[in-house]
Amino acid sequence: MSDGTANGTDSSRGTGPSGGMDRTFDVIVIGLGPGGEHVAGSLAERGLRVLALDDRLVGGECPYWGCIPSKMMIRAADALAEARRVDGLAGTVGEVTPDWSVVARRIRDEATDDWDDQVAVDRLVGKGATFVRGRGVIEGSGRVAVDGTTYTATTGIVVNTGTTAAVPPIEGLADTPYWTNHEIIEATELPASIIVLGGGAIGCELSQVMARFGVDVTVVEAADRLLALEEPEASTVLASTFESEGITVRQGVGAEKVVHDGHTFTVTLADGSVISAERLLVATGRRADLRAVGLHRVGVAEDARTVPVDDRCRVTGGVWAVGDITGKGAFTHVSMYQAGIVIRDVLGDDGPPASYAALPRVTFTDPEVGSVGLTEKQAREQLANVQVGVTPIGETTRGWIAKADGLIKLVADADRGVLVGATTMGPAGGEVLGALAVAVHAEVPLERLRSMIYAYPTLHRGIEDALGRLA
Ligand SMILES: Cc1cc2nc3c(=O)[nH]c(=O)nc-3n(C[C@H](O)[C@H](O)[C@H](O)COP(=O)(O)OP(=O)(O)OC[C@H]3O[C@@H](n4cnc5c(N)ncnc54)[C@H](O)[C@@H]3O)c2cc1C
Ligand SMILES: NC(=O)c1ccc[n+]([C@@H]2O[C@H](COP(=O)([O-])OP(=O)(O)OC[C@H]3O[C@@H](n4cnc5c(N)ncnc54)[C@H](O)[C@@H]3O)[C@@H](O)[C@H]2O)c1
Repeated sequence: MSDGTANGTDSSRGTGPSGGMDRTFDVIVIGLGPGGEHVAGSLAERGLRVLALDDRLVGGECPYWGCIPSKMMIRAADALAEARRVDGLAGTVGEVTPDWSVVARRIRDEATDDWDDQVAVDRLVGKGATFVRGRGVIEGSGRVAVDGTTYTATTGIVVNTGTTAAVPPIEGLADTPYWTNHEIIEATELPASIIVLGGGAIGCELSQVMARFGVDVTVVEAADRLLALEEPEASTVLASTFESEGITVRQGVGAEKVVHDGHTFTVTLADGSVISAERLLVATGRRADLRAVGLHRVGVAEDARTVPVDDRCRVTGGVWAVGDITGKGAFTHVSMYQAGIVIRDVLGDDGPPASYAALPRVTFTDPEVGSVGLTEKQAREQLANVQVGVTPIGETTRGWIAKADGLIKLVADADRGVLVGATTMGPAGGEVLGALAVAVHAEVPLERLRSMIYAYPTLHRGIEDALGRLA
């Protein structure tokens, strides 16, 4: 990790600017997740005086403890699963021997530079921004304090402070050495067994990785199904895949008590059952500490869980917010999308306002769950006339050949004759999603989609079949 300050003009005392340095900037960016880093670099390249602040690593959670290292783990786990599929399809490969050290090394060497952001700092400073490593706190309109020094922003402040793992108030949990996404991504060795609290995106992706590396995994999900925000059909397929891979799935039951005796975690569930494992991963959602950033001083309610923003990502005059804290979807692509809108707004450039109607998301389990727009339930809550079509991926020729599980589900607004949502679960489900993301985003008429030629034998040909099933 680079220590101290780096900036285009000065870097005295190692952690802050020198007394002679101008403390007035056009824009101050607090928090350099993917969106904040993009805003800071782009505005600096356009000639604005930008102060960029992060108390940890430039780039935020995604490159160091989120998307990128977790997808490296998933790539490795998928390779193991694919090798094991040779039996019954192509002969034998002998015993597949997982080795976590290969993954851990790749995460250190290729993904995170051993959690050192010097390359990112240099890139930002190279674009003309001033970087200070420290915790920014909004003192008032146009004023941000960092370690006792106050900086002034003449145009405005952009907040991209992100989220951390939300640890639920379960009796005993806080006193145990539980893991969050940070510890599991930094792990150089995997445990023999693990309890994963939370069967959302993080819990499901990482449970499958660990199981494929030989860890005995139990997922505990308080809601009645895994990936509770996605279509129920996808949850059903995933639960049965997990069980076939030896993952124990406990759905519809919360944890009530956690004990750690120095070696083993013991968790008592709401139904009275007790489970034990060497490790416990908390993957029960994320939280933002908005008060700590001083957002209440610019009009955000003291108890707000997310920052209300308009369609230009403005919080109030001279303050913008991007990323997880806006509550529009905790995804890197949302952070980057909003950053683009803020950059235009700050520069006074024209462009479309933010719209989340065709928000895509992909959970990188195997089978992969891609989705865009509304689920059937959301559509029925919002629209008068909803049609749904579902095609099991095994009924497509390519899915049958591959012995694949999954489905394509379409959700249409029958009154307007367009798709408003879709789910593509299967091999490369996130890639198949691309076609449907275009359809929802561009509001392609259903008749136009029905008259398209779908290549044979592809998985996306299942879209044509599901269109025929819309009812
Ligand atoms: C395990 C895991 C896997 C994920 N996989 C995916 C995926 O596959 N695809 C996807 O789209 N998303 C994924 N996500 C979500 C994704 O990581 C986030 O949505 C993304 O990082 C965007 O977050 P952000 O822009 O809000 O800021 P963050 O990435 O959270 O960064 C915020 C930064 O601000 C800093 N900061 C906070 N407060 C202050 C302050 N007061 N002063 C200065 N700095 C401060 C923080 O230290 C941090 O560096 C994953 C997340 C996790 C945890
Ligand atoms: N592939 C991706 O894009 C990807 C991958 C990982 C994370 N993410 C992002 O990160 C966010 C956070 O992920 P996450 O999985 O932590 O959150 P999540 O909100 O997706 O899932 C958390 C799950 O934990 C459950 N839960 C809450 N309290 C519980 C308790 N006490 N006991 C048992 N279960 C409990 C919830 O019902 C929920 O299903 C996601 O919403 C997503 O936006 C994205």
